[in-house]
Amino acid sequence: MLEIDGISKRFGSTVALDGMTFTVRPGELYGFVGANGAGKTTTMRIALGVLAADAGEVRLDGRPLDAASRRRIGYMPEERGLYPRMAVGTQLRYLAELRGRSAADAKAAADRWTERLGIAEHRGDEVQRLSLGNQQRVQLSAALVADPDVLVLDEPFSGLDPMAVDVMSDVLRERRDAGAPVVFSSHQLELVERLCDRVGIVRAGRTVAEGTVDELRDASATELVVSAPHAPAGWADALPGVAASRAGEGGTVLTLADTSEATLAGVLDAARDTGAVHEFRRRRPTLAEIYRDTVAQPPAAA
Ligand SMILES: Nc1ncnc2c1ncn2[C@@H]1O[C@H](COP(=O)(O)OP(=O)(O)OP(=O)(O)O)[C@@H](O)[C@H]1O
Repeated sequence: MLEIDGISKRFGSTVALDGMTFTVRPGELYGFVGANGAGKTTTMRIALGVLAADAGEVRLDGRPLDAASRRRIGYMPEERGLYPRMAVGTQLRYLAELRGRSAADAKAAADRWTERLGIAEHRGDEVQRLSLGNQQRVQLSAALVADPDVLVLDEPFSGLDPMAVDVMSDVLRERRDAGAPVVFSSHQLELVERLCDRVGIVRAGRTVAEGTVDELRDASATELVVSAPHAPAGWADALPGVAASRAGEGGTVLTLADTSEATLAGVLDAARDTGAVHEFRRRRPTLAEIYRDTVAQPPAAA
């Protein structure tokens, strides 16, 4: 289990992290999302000891991170970090040996991961000669080559083609299924929604919403879709608990001020009064919609 507990970090007058807190459990894929500059990379750098925190603590399996436990983490930095002129295979073997693997194990792991990630044919090529997406596959191989217990990946999907996205997704799921805590940042919210067990939305250096995608969707479901074909325009505008209404999704989409039984029953009764009701359902927002609502709110409200 990887715990980020109350991390704060300033760069001069810039507050990059302001009590960042979240936990990635064993066997969990955790999506870390937030606007540019929200503090994702800084959090990951602190988790890896590349940067020191001003306050707070990072723990792995309940113990504060130290040099030994950091070696258990596979890290994919945003700025990437490969030696451009070194051949792919040589580089991966070197990185695995740096992490204490024997030469034979390092070679076997480098061969296995380059095969798995579809870059076996590039083992002899200098990294700088590879396309950006293939360099990224090498970078993921570098994070995996020492068989880490935890994965921390900064925007691993950016710039990948659809096939590479699938391979990357499969590898992350496999590591999760093998029991590793896996956390990655991404701006691709549909991918995060599809892939992640839990999601943390960060804003101005702190977590402002967290949960499974279903939990976040349920908590944010304040819209109703009502299809009542005989209802006149504006039929729901003045109903108690209805903040706004618009035509859409084959009927009327109502934004509710509250989702109490009384409000729902009042809307259903009003719809029935107009004639047949073909559809009456809560509209669950996408992660992208939840994200926009969350990051658009003032910090206190979020
Ligand atoms: N080395 C640094 N020196 C000064 N300011 C920094 C430094 N690193 C980060 N910052 C600032 O800290 C804040 C958080 O940046 P960070 O890179 O962690 O955000 P991010 O969420 O990863 O953004 P992005 O989605 O753009 O990658 C920003 O205001 C950034 O300008």
